[in-house]
Amino acid sequence: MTPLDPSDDSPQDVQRTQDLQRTQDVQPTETVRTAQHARSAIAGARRVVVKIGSSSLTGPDGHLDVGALRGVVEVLAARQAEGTQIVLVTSGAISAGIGPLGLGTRPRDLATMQAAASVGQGQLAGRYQEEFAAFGIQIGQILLTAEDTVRRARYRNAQRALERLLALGVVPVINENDAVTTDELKFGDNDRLAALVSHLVRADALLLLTDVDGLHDAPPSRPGARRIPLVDDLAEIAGVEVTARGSSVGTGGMVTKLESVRIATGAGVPTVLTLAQNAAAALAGDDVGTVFTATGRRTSARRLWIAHAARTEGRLHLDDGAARAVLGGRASLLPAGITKAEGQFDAGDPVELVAPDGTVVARGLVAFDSGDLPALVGRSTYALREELGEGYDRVVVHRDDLVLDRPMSS
Ligand SMILES: Nc1ncnc2c1ncn2[C@@H]1O[C@H](COP(=O)(O)OP(=O)(O)O)[C@@H](O)[C@H]1O
Ligand SMILES: N[C@@H](CCC(=O)OP(=O)(O)O)C(=O)O
Repeated sequence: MTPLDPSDDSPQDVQRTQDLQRTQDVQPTETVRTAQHARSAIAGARRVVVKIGSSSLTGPDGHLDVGALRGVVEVLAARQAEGTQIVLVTSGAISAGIGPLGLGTRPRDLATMQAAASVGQGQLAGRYQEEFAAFGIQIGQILLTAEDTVRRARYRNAQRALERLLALGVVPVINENDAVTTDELKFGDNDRLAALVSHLVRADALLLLTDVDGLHDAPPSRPGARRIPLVDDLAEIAGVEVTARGSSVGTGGMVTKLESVRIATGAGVPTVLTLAQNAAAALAGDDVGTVFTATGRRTSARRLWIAHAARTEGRLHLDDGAARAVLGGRASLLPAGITKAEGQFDAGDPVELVAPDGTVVARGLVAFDSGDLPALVGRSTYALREELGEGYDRVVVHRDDLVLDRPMSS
């Protein structure tokens, strides 16, 4: 992340500082200073993930709003010209397919959603290609499924492709591969996908663009609802009413955005949430939307992936000693500490680790297929090596593949 030394302020930064100082009569000084710090981090970011929602890209007629899309592309192209790498996570495939297919409203059944996404994704990518080309910028489309984030080899693969695209000056344009993903394998919302991508590419900042200027202290349709300019700690907003109901075309409303914010800020990525029309101002560090400061430290992409992206395939029940060893930190899980394995999984799949009292204490990538485990559980490493030979005496979940469970919501 760019170091924040006030002596490095550019004339624009000085102007922004003055603008912020003008607001000091309505915000406590300490708050202004922290907000300034977080917003300067975004202004100075060298790599930014920008997520734009369906509500900002499609009109009520179910066709792409070309003017809105162009507006965002102009801002991103300008920022790229200043030397910042941009990764775009875009929604809108399903909603952009509604008009061309004459569906009238957003489909609810999976097959029609897949069909709409297939048609709409082509429209989206084509339009982005054209608009970015006007600035001499190539785009590279990447359609991800949740599987790409579960399997180590697959997320490394995605990571490699993204790095190469960025090194080549291309703007990666990412969406979920809605045309082929089934309900069980869906991320379901691009807010969460964007947070995971921001960590995957080690972004300096995440910008979430939507149809409302940030988090409000009540749903914005309510008279008197006011924008919250800064959130330092998500616990501060535990009492704020947010709804999962979004616009007529969006998915997940403010709930999924806050989940995205939790993942990103918890992984060290400051996040701004604002109106799509405020994209330039937000990237410049101006006082628009809500800025969420980074709370956590950057962790390895792999561990974040296990914690937040992995859909677990099974459960390993631990005895007391194993649960304590796992919770204590640096221990791998051995066959001897397991009392029972549940579910169908292959080696490399994510599983939950369950303490004797039934609480999930960790998640990890299991090293054996579910079919092999019953013969191993409760047995000592020595006995397994003697009886079954080399290969069966290894750990069931290696400590590097294990993440202690943290609550996903406050
Ligand atoms: N406390 C809140 N502050 C701001 N917006 C909220 C709040 N609670 C619910 N919302 C709703 O969240 C919506 C944005 O979510 P969504 O429609 O899914 O957008 P997108 O398509 O950009 O992902 C806003 O239109 C707003 O009505
Ligand atoms: N992947 C889906 C969008 C899912 C989604 O999260 O939508 P949104 O709430 O508008 O960001 C699509 O392209 O239609």
